[in-house]
Amino acid sequence: MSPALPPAPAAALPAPAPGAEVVLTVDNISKSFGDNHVLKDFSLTLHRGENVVVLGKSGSGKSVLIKCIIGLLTPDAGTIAVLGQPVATLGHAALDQLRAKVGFLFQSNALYDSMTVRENLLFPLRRHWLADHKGQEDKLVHEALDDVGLPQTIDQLPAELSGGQRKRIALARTLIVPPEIILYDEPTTGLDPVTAREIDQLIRHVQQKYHASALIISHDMNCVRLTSDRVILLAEGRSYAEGTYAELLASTDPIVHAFFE
Ligand SMILES: Nc1ncnc2c1ncn2[C@@H]1O[C@H](COP(=O)(O)OP(=O)(O)OP(=O)(O)O)[C@@H](O)[C@H]1O
Repeated sequence: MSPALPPAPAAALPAPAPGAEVVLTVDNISKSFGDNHVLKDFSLTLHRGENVVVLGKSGSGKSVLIKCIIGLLTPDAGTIAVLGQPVATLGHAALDQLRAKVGFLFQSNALYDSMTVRENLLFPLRRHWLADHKGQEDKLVHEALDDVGLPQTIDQLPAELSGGQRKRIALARTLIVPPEIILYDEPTTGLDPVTAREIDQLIRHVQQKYHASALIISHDMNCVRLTSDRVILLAEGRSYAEGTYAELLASTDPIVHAFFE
C-alpha cells in the first residue's frame, strides 16, 4: 500500500500580492492554422508560487497554448516570456537551459517503457545536472519518489504500475530537477475520481513544498476547483473570463456558466 500523501489545503491560496514576481507572461499571442484562428490576442500572467488553471472546451487551443509556451510552436503575433526570457528569440542552448527550469507533466506521462522507475528518474538528472550532482543521484531519486508517495516502485517498470501511479512517477521525474514552473497537461484525464483527487492533492503539495508556479490545463471541474488559485477561461481564442473558481462559479455569463453545469 502507498504511504499516505501529505495533507494539502482544498481551498485556493490568497491572491498574489500586488507586485508579486511574474514568472510567465503570455502577451497578446495569436496563432492560426490556415483559416483556423485558434488563439486571438490571448494573454495571461503567472506569478511565483501561484497555480493558474486554463480552462477551455475541447479544441479551444489549450494544447496550442502550451506548445507556444515551451517553444514547440511559434505564435504568429505577440510575445511569451518565461522567467523573464522571450522564448521566440532564444537559441537552442538557451532554450534548453530554460527548459531545465520548467517541468512538463505530459498527458501521456511520457515514461520510457523499457526503463525502470529509477532509470526514468535518472534520465533528466543526467541530462541537466550531471556535473553538479554526481554522487547524489540515488538520494535525489529516493526524495522524488517519497514526494509522490511511491518509494517502493523504484525497481518496477511503468507497465507494472497503475495509471495513477504512472502519473505520480511522471510527476516525480518532473520534480527531480526542481522546476520553477510546472506545466500540467490534463493531469487527471483518464483517472478514476479517487485517483484524480489524489493527483489534485499532490499538485497542491508540490506547490507548497517547492513554491513552484503551475499552469494547469484542464476541463475536469473538480481538478479546477481543488488546484487553482486563479482560473482563466480560454474561449473564442482569448482570455474570455478570469477569476477564482468561486468568482467564475458565480458568473451569469452563459459561456462561463456552461462549464459549471
Ligand atoms: N499542428 C497543427 N496543425 C493544424 N491545426 C492544428 C495544429 N495543432 C492544433 N491545431 C488545431 O488547433 C485547434 C486547437 O487544438 P488544441 O489541441 O490546442 O485544442 P485543445 O483545447 O487542447 O483540445 P483538447 O481539450 O481536446 O485536447 C484545433 O482546431 C486543432 O485542429
